[in-house]
Amino acid sequence: MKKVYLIGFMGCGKSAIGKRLSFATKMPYYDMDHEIEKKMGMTISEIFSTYGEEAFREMETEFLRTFRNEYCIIATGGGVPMRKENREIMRRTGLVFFLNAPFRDVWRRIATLKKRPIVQASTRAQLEKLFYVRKPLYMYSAHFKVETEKRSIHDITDYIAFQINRFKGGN
Ligand SMILES: Nc1ncnc2c1ncn2[C@@H]1O[C@H](COP(=O)(O)OP(=O)(O)O)[C@@H](O)[C@H]1O
Ligand SMILES: O=C(O)C1=C[C@@H](OP(=O)(O)O)[C@@H](O)[C@H](O)C1
Ligand SMILES: [Mg+2]
Repeated sequence: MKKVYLIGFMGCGKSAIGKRLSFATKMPYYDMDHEIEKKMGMTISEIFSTYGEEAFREMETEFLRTFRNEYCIIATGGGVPMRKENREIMRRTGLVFFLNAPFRDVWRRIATLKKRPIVQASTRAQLEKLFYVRKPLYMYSAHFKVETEKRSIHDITDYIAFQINRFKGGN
């Protein structure tokens, strides 16, 4: 086990939990969106509007293919598990945790923020549909499904840290 990947729909808490998990486990933390923004010198929204979604998806796969080989925590973007190659890379190179949250929770968290181009371009109904299209692929990609409903970020972080330490100990 080298890497820990957090996957799940926009707003399920990947970035917030990844950051805290890094303190709890003393593993370095990377946010894929942030790494891609840094490399491109543009925000995710600018990348979408300049190059289109498909080019952004290619950048995500390129990140997974080439990112350095070290023990670390990676908060993925919500669309990453949609590609077979991405799923294979994550499962081969790390432990994959799916943060499961009900649609109403993620909607409440993402509806008003402007930084997610897919949210900006979609209605609530369209996002809900996307949520249910993606869910089986999150399930399929994950080694662990983590229930987040009615749980604090602190609680969820503790649970994942516990699972990581179990694996570290055993490998
Ligand atoms: N379990 C939770 N309880 C309360 N707030 C949460 C929880 N998970 C995430 N949040 C909040 O929801 C917002 C979106 O979380 P974020 O980590 O950016 O999601 P993601 O990276 O999965 O899109 C953040 O403000 C975060 O603090
Ligand atoms: O679900 C998606 O397709 C996306 C999720 C975003 O990341 P978060 O899941 O961290 O919001 C970001 O990668 C981009 O806006 C596209
Ligand atoms: Mg995020």
